[in-house]
Amino acid sequence: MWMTAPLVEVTSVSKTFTRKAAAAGGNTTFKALDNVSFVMTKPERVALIGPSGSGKSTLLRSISGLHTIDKGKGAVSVMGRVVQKNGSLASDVRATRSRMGMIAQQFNLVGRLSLFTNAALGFLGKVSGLRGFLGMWTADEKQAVMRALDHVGVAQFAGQRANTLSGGQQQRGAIARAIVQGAQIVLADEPVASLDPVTARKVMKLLVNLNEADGVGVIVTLHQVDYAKLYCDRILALKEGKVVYDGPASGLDDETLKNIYGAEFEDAFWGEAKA
Ligand SMILES: Nc1ncnc2c1ncn2[C@@H]1O[C@H](COP(=O)(O)OP(=O)(O)OP(=O)(O)O)[C@@H](O)[C@H]1O
Repeated sequence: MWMTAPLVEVTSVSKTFTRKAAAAGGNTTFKALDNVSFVMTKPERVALIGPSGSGKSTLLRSISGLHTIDKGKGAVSVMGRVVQKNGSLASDVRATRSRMGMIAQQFNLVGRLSLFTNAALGFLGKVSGLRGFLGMWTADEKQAVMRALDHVGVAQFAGQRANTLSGGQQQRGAIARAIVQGAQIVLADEPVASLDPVTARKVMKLLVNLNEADGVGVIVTLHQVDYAKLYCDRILALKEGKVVYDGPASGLDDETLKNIYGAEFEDAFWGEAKA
């Protein structure tokens, strides 16, 4: 079951939000995802692109079960385990989530804890809560954490409080935590949006390495189409909550991009994403 099931299966997912009106009453509903389907059968690097507000983060959060999708036929499964269906989270969603590494744009790490402890938090799904809470890691666990920090190039900062690290060092720490966790899927929500281009490229390369060397499936939302094309092999484009492109990065031509981004087309490129 674990070996043959798709890594990620999103079937007919819709997500409606209620928008509160400024004045009393008159709330409106808004469909952020509209019948989205998408399957990742083998570990790939999938870039989620699309204009601001097109539903990228909502899709990522629906995959991890942080958003509950609309009732109906919609369903999300990860590695053969149901995350949610018909508007309800599965009762064992925490266990499934422990196989997913999450990387956000900011606030990835617990600021007052050391980088080492933050990376070691990747063990939390596997060790008793109390042992993790008290930081009672075994020698093997400590070694694994240091290996992961070394792998992403931040071992020298292990003892430093996370909130004193640079943005790039924090993102590397989040990747190390996913490695410690043994994540089979990494969901990264705009992981390079607040980084300078040089650091952004390094972080993207670490995600590529995680996929190529460790067979981890990566789904990453990106504002920069250049990065999506350069570092990902598949692109899923959303527009107004609908999938408007799902295919190889090489197949995404300017005409399709103009249709996706409209007036935002020129802004979707940084022009700085070099290998
Ligand atoms: N909790 C919420 N309540 C109400 N509306 C929401 C909520 N979360 C998201 N939305 C709306 O859903 C739409 C999709 O938002 P989402 O954050 O998924 O877009 P995005 O493509 O990730 O955008 P960006 O590129 O700007 O981050 C937006 O119109 C947003 O305002």
